[in-house]
Amino acid sequence: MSKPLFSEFMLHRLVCDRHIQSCAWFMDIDGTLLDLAPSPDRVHVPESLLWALGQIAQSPQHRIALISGRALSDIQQRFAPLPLIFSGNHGAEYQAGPEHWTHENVQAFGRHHDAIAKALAPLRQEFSGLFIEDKTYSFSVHYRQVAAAEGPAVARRVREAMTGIEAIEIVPAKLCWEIRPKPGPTKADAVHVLWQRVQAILPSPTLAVVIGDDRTDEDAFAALPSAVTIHVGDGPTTAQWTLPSPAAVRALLQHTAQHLTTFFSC
Ligand SMILES: O=P(O)(O)OC[C@H]1O[C@H](O[C@H]2O[C@H](CO)[C@@H](O)[C@H](O)[C@H]2O)[C@H](O)[C@@H](O)[C@@H]1O
Repeated sequence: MSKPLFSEFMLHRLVCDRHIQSCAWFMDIDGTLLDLAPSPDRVHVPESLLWALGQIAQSPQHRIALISGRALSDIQQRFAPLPLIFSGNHGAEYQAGPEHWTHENVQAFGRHHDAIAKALAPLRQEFSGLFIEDKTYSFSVHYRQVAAAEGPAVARRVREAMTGIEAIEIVPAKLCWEIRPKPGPTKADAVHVLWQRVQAILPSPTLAVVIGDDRTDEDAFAALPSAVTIHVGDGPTTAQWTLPSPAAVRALLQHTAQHLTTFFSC
């Protein structure tokens, strides 16, 4: 069943109904803030998005965390020096101001890293267009450029290649298989950890807004019972609301940035 469409009017209503004094934004990147592109390095980060994020992040009543499957260094390259909090590799690594840390499970994944890379390598020869993104604390096997008819064979070969490698899980994303540590971290860990941090510094009560588009974001949607959860695009989701596209998410942020002075006025 499709979920109701979210809007800036709904956001304002929630702020007023719950007497909200501050807002914590937890947002995914690919397919949520940014339009999907043929390959990870070809995404376009609109100047207007950087402007909106910068304006919102400067407000003492807002904090923005970008929680992505991308590596932290990749995220920083695209969004620093905006004063945002970043979490890369599905909650495995973090940057908040001068503080940098990793989740405790990354050591365990590190022990399997080379075995995973070696087992996946033959797939590049087997499927024309297949691309493996080694992000140190997780891998993405991209098949956006592989013939659509070969999709099921890619899935089967990824599963076969990972057979016998412990402490990992294979999670579907957008024309990509994510290989990440099991158990976790997931984006739920990132939301939990960062929610504790921002709640401690923001005026109370704080509204948590979680926005994402793929299977890995479902973990983030489940993290906080009181959060406003918004799924971007079509497909099944546990989120409460939907927005049709990354452009609609950017429009929501643009509107928020342009109305910061009245955001909490009811
Ligand atoms: O958690 P996210 O911020 O949504 O990151 C998920 C993965 O996104 C990237 O791959 C996806 O976007 C690419 C660029 O649009 C696209 O070419 C690919 O097909 C998508 O799966 C990124 O490359 C991965 O590392 C992220 O895990």
